[in-house]
Amino acid sequence: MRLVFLRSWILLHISTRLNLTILSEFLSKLMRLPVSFFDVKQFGDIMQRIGDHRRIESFLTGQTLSVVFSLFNLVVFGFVLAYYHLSIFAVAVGASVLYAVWVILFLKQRRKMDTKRFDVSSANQSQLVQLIQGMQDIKLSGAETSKRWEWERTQARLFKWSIKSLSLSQFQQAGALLINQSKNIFITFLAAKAVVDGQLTLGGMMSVQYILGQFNAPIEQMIGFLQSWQDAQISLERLNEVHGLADEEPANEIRRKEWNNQQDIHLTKVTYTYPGAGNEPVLKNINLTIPHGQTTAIVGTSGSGKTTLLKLLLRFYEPQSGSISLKKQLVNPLGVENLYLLPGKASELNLKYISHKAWRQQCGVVMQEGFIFSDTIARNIAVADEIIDQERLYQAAHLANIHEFIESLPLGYYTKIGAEGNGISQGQKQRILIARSVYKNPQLLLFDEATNALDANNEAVIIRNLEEFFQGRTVVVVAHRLSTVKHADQIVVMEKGEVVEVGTHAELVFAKGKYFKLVSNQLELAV
Ligand SMILES: Nc1ncnc2c1ncn2[C@@H]1O[C@H](COP(=O)(O)OP(=O)(O)OP(=O)(O)O)[C@@H](O)[C@H]1O
Repeated sequence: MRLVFLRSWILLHISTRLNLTILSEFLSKLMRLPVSFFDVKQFGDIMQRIGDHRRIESFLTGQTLSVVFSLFNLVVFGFVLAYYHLSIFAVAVGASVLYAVWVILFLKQRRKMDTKRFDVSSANQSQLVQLIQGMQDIKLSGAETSKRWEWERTQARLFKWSIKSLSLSQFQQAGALLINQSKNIFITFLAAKAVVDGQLTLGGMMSVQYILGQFNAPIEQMIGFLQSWQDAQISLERLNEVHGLADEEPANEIRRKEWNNQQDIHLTKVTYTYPGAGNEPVLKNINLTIPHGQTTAIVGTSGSGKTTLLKLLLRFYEPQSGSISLKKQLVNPLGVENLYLLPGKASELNLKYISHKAWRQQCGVVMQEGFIFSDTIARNIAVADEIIDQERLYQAAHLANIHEFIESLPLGYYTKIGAEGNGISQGQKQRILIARSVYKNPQLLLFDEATNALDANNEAVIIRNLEEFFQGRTVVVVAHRLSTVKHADQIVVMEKGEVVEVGTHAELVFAKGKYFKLVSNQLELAV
């Protein structure tokens, strides 16, 4: 009894450690993968892979130890059986080999079934998450019934898979039973014949029957081990599929962690197409200079590639052709435009030689789909800091014009928001995201429609506050509102993945081109 207690403790320790190691490795790998991985992999797929690791754990903790005992038992009983009667021993061994071969024959089919189960289960998991996350829109569209049916159809597929899997295992079991029972009958016959022939005593025959019973148990266990080994192997392969993917920053490539960040960003002939057959390039041959210490606004119709351009600057994706690099502009007393240290290559640093992590540390970002963690407001602003710098926190909140709102809450900065806390409005969310980007104190700021949910008053205050903060930093804003765009040092107009105009507000209005049209139609002309 005491031994069983001890065994449970040891197993708990081993399995917890194993889980931690496998999962922590997996999570660490996920965090090293490029963002594009998460564009294609569904939530359910990743969750299913994580859940699957339990099979590795159960194999290692449950099976390996007992199979050693089984093997020991098998050898001992084998010897005893051989001692009693050699041909009975030979039949027992022969039948056991046949049994094992029979089971091995099914392994390929089992693997196929498991792959199917994985696909259906991960689709099921993704669907369930979507159902819960999209509940508001399901209700708004009156799609409750159709979504439930969709879910039920997946359940039907799961059921179909379960039936197939059960049939397969029962067919295998029936075969195994046939082999086993035939063996038992044949051995009983052999033993009885040996007794009649005087080769074995009646007591000997009883012993043989008993030993045979004992002989079967370890064989069953070994077969169980084989199947569990296959499950673990499949799960390991699934985890390894992810482990085998290339890291965003391969360990064997040394990337720069420091660089001169007083440089302009140059995009030269940048082309980008989202992966997938038949996709059109989203960015086509972009040539653009984003001057250091100045504000560049990007405008353009919906779907023209503005967000993609920001994502390329953030190195979420790498351009398929062309380059993004840092170049230093010379102090230019003669006023010659675009005078760069030439021959350019010497002073040019392609972003691909800079560490992704180090680069992003220098970027303060507000994306359209910015995420609010289920945590306190303070932790949502200072996401990466274990110890929060209070002064910077207040400063960031002031700049984003959200300090007063936070202070009005009973727990102030320590109020929980996100999924498990208080709901916040879109405008408050955007202001928290702005505060987050400011708290980082970055060199490069990238705002994608960062103020579109704010009222004019709030927006005006924030833009005024930010103007000072922007001094000496490189800023890129994607915006639709004229109020945000007008004062930018440079306005870039995009259309269908191409840069069609670049200039200041006055220049572009004067040119009466695409920008002027956009301003007249979309940007609430207020000139
Ligand atoms: N992950 C993705 N996979 C495939 N195509 C994508 C992906 N993200 C965006 N696209 C496509 O790329 C094009 C440009 O999208 P992008 O988000 O860059 O446009 P945008 O100018 O920022 O638009 P908006 O102003 O509406 O935000 C769109 O046609 C879109 O369908």
